[in-house]
Amino acid sequence: MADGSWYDADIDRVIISEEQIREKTEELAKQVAADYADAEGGVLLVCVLKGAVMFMADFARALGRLGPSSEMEFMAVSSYGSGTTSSGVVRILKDLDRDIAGRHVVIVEDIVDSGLTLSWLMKYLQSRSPESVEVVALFRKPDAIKVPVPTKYVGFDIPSEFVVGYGLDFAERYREVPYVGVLKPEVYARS
Ligand SMILES: O=P(O)(O)OC[C@H]1O[C@H](OP(=O)(O)OP(=O)(O)O)[C@H](O)[C@@H]1O
Ligand code: HPA
Ligand SMILES: [Mg+2]
Repeated sequence: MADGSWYDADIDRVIISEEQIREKTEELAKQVAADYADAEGGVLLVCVLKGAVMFMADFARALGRLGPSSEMEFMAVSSYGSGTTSSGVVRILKDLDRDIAGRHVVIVEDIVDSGLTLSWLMKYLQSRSPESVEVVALFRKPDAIKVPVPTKYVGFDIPSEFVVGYGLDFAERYREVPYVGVLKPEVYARS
């Protein structure tokens, strides 16, 4: 998928294309719209920064066209640092700005890998007395799960390889790549 961009030379292969992401986002929005059609107060989307930034922007617009109404909250958590494996310690870098008590919360996440981030986050949000909490995750690595997480809405199951693009980074780079792909081994060797 070379398009003359700076990252062409670093990408080994594409795993999920832009078109596949677009179609899947619409599908997920349809499912959530149907399930929450009668939700009182609409849904409160909680975006897990930074990785979910692209998915949140596209998913929220797709959901908005189908209804119900939504509001957005942003949390920033990090457990990967600059490496390719989870440290196992989830750090809150930015907390919720307001009360979620009584709300229908949908966590918007880019990827479920070990499951550590989401299992921690679900407990954290559930302790704040929402009406309900579910998760929509665009990607999941079924073979990498260490902690089972009830992820109601999942886009793609992908192999247990480190991937970048569509919000996913390696050492903060490659988030702007519009598809999801695998880096060439030499990229890791030089960092
Ligand atoms: O299931 P897990 O093994 O916990 O991995 C998933 C989490 O890891 C990544 O975040 P990261 O800690 O890299 O922060 P970032 O979103 O700012 O890149 C990703 O965006 C998910 O939030
Ligand atoms: O495969 C991945 N890529 C980037 N960030 C991640 N965070 C968890 N898994 C991944
Ligand atoms: Mg990351």
